Amino acid sequence: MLTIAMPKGRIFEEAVELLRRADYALPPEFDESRKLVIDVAEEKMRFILAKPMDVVTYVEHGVADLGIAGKDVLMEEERNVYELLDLHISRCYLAVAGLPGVAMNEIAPRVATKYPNIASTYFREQGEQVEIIRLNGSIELAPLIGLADRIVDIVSTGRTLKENGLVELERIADVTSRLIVNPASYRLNGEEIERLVDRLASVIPER
Ligand SMILES: Nc1ncnc2c1ncn2[C@@H]1O[C@H](COP(=O)(O)OP(=O)(O)OP(=O)(O)O)[C@@H](O)[C@H]1O
Ligand SMILES: O=P(O)(O)OC[C@H]1O[C@H](OP(=O)(O)OP(=O)(O)O)[C@H](O)[C@@H]1O
Repeated sequence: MLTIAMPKGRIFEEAVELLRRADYALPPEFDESRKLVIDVAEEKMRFILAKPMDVVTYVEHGVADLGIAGKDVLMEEERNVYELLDLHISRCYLAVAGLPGVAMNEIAPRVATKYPNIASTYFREQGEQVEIIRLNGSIELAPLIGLADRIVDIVSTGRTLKENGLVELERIADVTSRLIVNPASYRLNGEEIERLVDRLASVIPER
């Protein structure tokens, strides 16, 4: 039996669709219930539903064999998990944005983000010393009310930036969701996991 940690939220639907396309018989509970543990006996699989940022934690600790996580989450924290497959779902990218024509404050430049490690590495590599301000959401608000000069955040359609009068300044990295595995579980259940990887790989959307 394999345990898979699924991210609740926007990746979930696409991940469920991908699994179904790979012929995994996922019951209607995946569409409507609030259950956090769903056993699919006929597939010998158990699914646990976690916050996207927590999926890696469940897999790293081995309580889930596999998980689905955004590349952004994997980049932000170095964790002891292997990345097995790019699922090419939930495509977006990480970018630096700010108000048009507004330069970084020269004395105390501040960057607001949900990704403090990615942001500090990026600005360090650019040779810029900035203060990172960690927020949990609505990152685009920060430059509008003077909390920061720049943000580092996810962009997908660009609508949130546009509707808040912000512009994208630099693109940091492309993001899609990945299948991850606990290293010990991979050693132990390699064949079973490879079968799942093959089935998923055959139905991954166009790159
Ligand atoms: N606008 C977007 N379009 C496409 N994919 C996105 C978008 N925003 C985030 N993602 C991807 O989906 C993942 C999960 O995002 P989601 O918004 O569901 O959860 P979260 O922001 O981590 O958590 P929560 O909003 O529940 O606190 C992100 O880690 C990223 O890989
Ligand atoms: O380019 P867009 O298509 O507009 O998408 C980008 C927005 O989506 C995410 O926010 P989310 O909806 O997860 O809300 P949050 O601010 O609470 O994280 C991200 O943080 C951006 O704000």
